[in-house]
Amino acid sequence: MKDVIIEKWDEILEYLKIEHGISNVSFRTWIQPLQVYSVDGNNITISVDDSLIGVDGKKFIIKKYALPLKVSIEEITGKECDLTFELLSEINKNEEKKKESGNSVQEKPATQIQNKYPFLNPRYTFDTFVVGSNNNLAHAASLAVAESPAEIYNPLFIYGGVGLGKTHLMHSIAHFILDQNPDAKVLYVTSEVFTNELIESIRNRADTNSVAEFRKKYRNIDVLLIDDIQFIIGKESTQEEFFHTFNALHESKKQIIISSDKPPKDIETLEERLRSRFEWGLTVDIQSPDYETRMAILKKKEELDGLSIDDEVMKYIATNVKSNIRELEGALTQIVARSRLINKKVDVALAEEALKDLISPNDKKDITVELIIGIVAEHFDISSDDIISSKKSRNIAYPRQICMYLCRTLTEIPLKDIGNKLGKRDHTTIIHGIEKIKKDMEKDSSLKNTIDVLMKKINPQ
Ligand SMILES: Nc1ncnc2c1ncn2[C@@H]1O[C@H](COP(=O)(O)OP(=O)(O)OP(=O)(O)O)[C@@H](O)[C@H]1O
Repeated sequence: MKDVIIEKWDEILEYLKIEHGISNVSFRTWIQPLQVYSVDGNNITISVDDSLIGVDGKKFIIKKYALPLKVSIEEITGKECDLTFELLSEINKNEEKKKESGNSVQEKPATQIQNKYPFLNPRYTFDTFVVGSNNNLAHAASLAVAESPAEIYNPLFIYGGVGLGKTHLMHSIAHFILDQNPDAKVLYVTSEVFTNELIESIRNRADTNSVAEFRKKYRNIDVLLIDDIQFIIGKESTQEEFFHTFNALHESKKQIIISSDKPPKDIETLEERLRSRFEWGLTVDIQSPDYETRMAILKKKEELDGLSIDDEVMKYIATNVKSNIRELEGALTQIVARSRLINKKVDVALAEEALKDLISPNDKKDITVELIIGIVAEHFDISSDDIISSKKSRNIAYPRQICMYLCRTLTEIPLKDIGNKLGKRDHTTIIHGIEKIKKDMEKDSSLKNTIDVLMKKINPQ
C-alpha cells in the first residue's frame, strides 16, 4: 500500500507554497524537484536532485524549508515525521552498490539517536517534544528563539512545575541552533553549575585570574541557557554576578534563555533589577498536561523505545499519573521492567501491581463541576445559581466560560456532562467557551493570572 505521504505529496508541496508565500521561481527551483525516497515509520527520506541545484542546495533547503515542509506534511496527512534529506547522486550510488552485492534493503533499528553534543541530552529535541494545550505557547516561543536567536524574545523565560518539560525545551533550542549553525557558541548550564563555578573561581582568586576566566567563559558566547534559575536566587553574590553576565550578553545581542519553577513576579528573593530584566523578553509557562497530551507523550516514548504496549495499559497510566511527565514516563519504564523481570505480558493487572506505590488512592482528588462552579462564583462575587442560570450579562457569562475552561482542564469529565451540570448547555456551547478563554488568555496576562489563582484554589498541591 502506498504511504499517505507519497500519495499526497503534490498536495503537501502546494500547501507549503501557499502557506509560506513561496514565489513561483523559488518553488520551481527548490521545492518541486523534491521527491519522497523512502518512508520508514515516521522517518521520511527526501531526495534532493543535486544535478539541478548543486551539493550546497541541500544545505539551503534544510535551513529554509525543512521545518515548513515537516509542518505541511503534518497538516495534510496528520502524521508527525522526521525528515532526512539525501542527495540524489548519493542515493543512486548506494542503489548501484546494493545491486552489485545483491543485498536486500537493510533494516534500521527502531530509533537511532546520535549524541552529537555531549552536554545536551540527545533525546531532548523538538522532534521528540509532544505539543499539547499545556505547553503550546512555550513550544512556539522556544522554536521561534531557536530559529532566530536574539532577534525576537530576549530573554526567553520558561517556567513551570517539576518534571513538565522545561529542560527538554531548553535542550531542544540548543540542538536546533547547533544543527543550523555548528559553529554557534551555545552554553547550557544548570544554575547550580553556574553557582559552583563562580564560587570556585572566587576561592581561587589569589592564585590565578580565575574570576576573569569565569567571566570569559560566560560572556564570550552566543547563546546562554540557564536551567532552574531559582537556585541562583537568594544567593547575593551569584545574583550579582549573574546580573553582570546578563547585561554583558544582552548588550551584545546574545540570546539568553532561563528556566525556573516560578514566574519572575513570584520569586520573592529576586532582586528588582533582575526581575525587570527578565521581563524585557517573553515569559511563557508550561502547565500539567491534559489526558490527550499524556497519551501522546506515552505513545512517543513507546515509539522511541521501540516498545509495543497495549492501549488499555497506556490509558491506565495516562488516567492515573497526571501532574508530572517525569513520573508518567517513569511509570511506563517501571511496567516494562516488571514485565521483563517476572517474564509476564504487560497488561492492566501487571500495570496496577507495578504502580501501586506511585498511585495512591489519595492522589485521586475529586474535582467536580460543582466544586469548580462554587470557587469561580465566589471569586467573581456572584452565586453558583447565576453560573448555571440562563443570564447572559458579561459579569455572569464570562465566569461561566471560565468554569467551562477549568472543568475541561482540571477534570476528565466528558463535555456532555460538563454542559449538563452548567445549566443543561450543549457541548458545542462548552467547546466555544473553552476556546474563547484559551484565546483570551493568550492576549491577556491578567486573565491568565486569574485562571492560575483559581486553579490553585481548586487543586491546591
Ligand atoms: N511535551 C513533552 N513531550 C515529550 N516528553 C516530555 C514532554 N515534556 C516533558 N517530557 C519528558 O519528561 C521528562 C521530564 O522533563 P524535564 O526534565 O524537561 O522537566 P523539567 O520541567 O525541566 O523538570 P525540573 O523542574 O525537575 O527541572 C523528560 O524525560 C522529558 O523528555
